Amino acid sequence: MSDDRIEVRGLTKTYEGGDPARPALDRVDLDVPRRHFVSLIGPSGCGKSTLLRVLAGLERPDAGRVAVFGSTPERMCAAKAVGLVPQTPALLPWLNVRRNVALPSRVNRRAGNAAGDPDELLSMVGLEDVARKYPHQLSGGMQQRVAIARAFGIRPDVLLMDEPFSALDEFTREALQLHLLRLWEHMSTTVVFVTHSVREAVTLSDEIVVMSARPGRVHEVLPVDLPRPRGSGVTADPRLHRVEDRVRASLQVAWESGAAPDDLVPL
Ligand SMILES: Nc1ncnc2c1ncn2[C@@H]1O[C@H](COP(=O)(O)OP(=O)(O)OP(=O)(O)O)[C@@H](O)[C@H]1O
Repeated sequence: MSDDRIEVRGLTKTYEGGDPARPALDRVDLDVPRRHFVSLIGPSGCGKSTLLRVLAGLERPDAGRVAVFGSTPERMCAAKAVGLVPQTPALLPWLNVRRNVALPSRVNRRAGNAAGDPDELLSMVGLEDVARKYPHQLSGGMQQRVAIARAFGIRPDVLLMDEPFSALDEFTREALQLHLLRLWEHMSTTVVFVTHSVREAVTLSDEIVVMSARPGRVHEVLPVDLPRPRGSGVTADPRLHRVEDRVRASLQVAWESGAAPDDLVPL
């Protein structure tokens, strides 16, 4: 077990009542080096969220081994070393923005680890002006920025993000990607990010894990050789388009390999 990476070996998981011949995850191997930004992409039902939940210690695998920097997911979670950002921001409606960001840092304070300054975190996501407002006074995109600032507040070693921008319009989504990149570059957290957007995966990641479904497997891991730091200009970089093309081609093969006969519509 290495303390400089997340290591997944032979991970198999079938949910109760699920078909054992088609596990949600089937012998998945994965390496995420410390401080890398890795995205999981693949057809619906290929097990992306299940993999995140296993890494978060919320689901137990049937077989295989998972080590997060040399420890178990459960121990990492108990040590407040893992943060999880869901699709919809779960902010407390009775607390203002600043208190929402500050709360987990106080409640989940990690031994020997200074919590992030809520004002600094808010300014990194461009929300210093709304610190005293309440969640219902913010747009969906602003609420998700608060949730991301809050997640970085406990300074987790690993941040697991499950389609955090999927409910947002494209413009807001791109702005949030840049805010996320800024926070990640500043905090050097290891991020595992689930998305359905090829552009988003390429913009953010060091590596993209393409998964296939029925059963859920790692189809291919593609490196993203774009320089960092990445700003708004990254979308004009021709290298980005080349990586996008590679990811799309890989997804096509992954989709075809996992498609049920009913999914294949004759042209
Ligand atoms: N709690 C559960 N109980 C039973 N089956 C489940 C449960 N959660 C997920 N599954 C099944 O496990 C498989 C993988 O689901 P999972 O949500 O991990 O996929 P996903 O890749 O995240 O999908 P999506 O892209 O649609 O969010 C699917 O077949 C799903 O129906």
